[in-house]
Amino acid sequence: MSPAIALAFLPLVVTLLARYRHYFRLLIRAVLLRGIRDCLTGLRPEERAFSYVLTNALPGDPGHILNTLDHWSSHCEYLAHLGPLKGQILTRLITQQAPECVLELGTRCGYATLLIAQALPPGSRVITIEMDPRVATVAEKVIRLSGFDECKVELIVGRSEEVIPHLQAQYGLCQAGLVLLGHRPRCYLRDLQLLEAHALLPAGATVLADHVLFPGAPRFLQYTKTCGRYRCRLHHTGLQYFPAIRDGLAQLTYLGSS
Ligand SMILES: C[S@@+](CC[C@H](N)C(=O)[O-])C[C@H]1O[C@@H](n2cnc3c(N)ncnc32)[C@H](O)[C@@H]1O
Repeated sequence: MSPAIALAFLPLVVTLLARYRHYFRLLIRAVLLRGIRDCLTGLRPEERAFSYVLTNALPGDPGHILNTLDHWSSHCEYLAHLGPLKGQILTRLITQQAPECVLELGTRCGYATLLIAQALPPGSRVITIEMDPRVATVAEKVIRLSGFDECKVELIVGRSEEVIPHLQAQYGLCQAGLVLLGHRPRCYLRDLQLLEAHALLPAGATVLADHVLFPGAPRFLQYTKTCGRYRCRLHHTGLQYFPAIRDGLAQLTYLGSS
């Protein structure tokens, strides 16, 4: 390519870089640097985050552990925990509704699990499902380090689609008053329909779904808006730790099966 042609493309490249700079930063932090650190340390990002928590957070203080995870994700290595802004919405809903049981799909380090357990009244519990055994080991340690026992927080290792059909018989979950979908946006619709099919949602239950705009869950949003079984609200929050990237939390109220 001649220098003249390359020069002609320069404004376009500069415009693209300026316009999508937040996405490029995310790509570098969440993919490139993470891959390099994984190779150099032989550890998972969640395991590195846990080492940081162990050295810097106060055991038995979930608030301090959450702040430490926030600090890690915004200043050290990007990890897509729910984050403070979406976390406030979750905490407010739990405090208002005081559900007896909350179901979370996708635990990672247990960030949202801690928020839920912290806000729940005594006697209520959280069941959280994580498919990756190494990640689940980290989550279990974070949850227990925060002071929550197995009665308050039960962590199930398995794939949501395999665990959901056994929640009633095997784990004693009758129904979940609040469900947090945080695992994989392209699995939200399948798992919501599984929850419906196994009668795990009482009328009035709240379903919160993270990342519905980025990376996005269009089929899930379309279904919940058109099936007539949900009242829908979208909280525009920005992506956790990257507020300039458009993202949101969907809040659904289940109206019942008819
Ligand atoms: C974005 S992270 C969850 C973050 C968590 N909700 C929080 O805010 O702290 C997604 C997690 O879901 C897990 N995951 C993905 N698909 C899953 C599935 N089908 N069943 C259970 N866990 C799944 C991944 O291993 C990962 O740890």
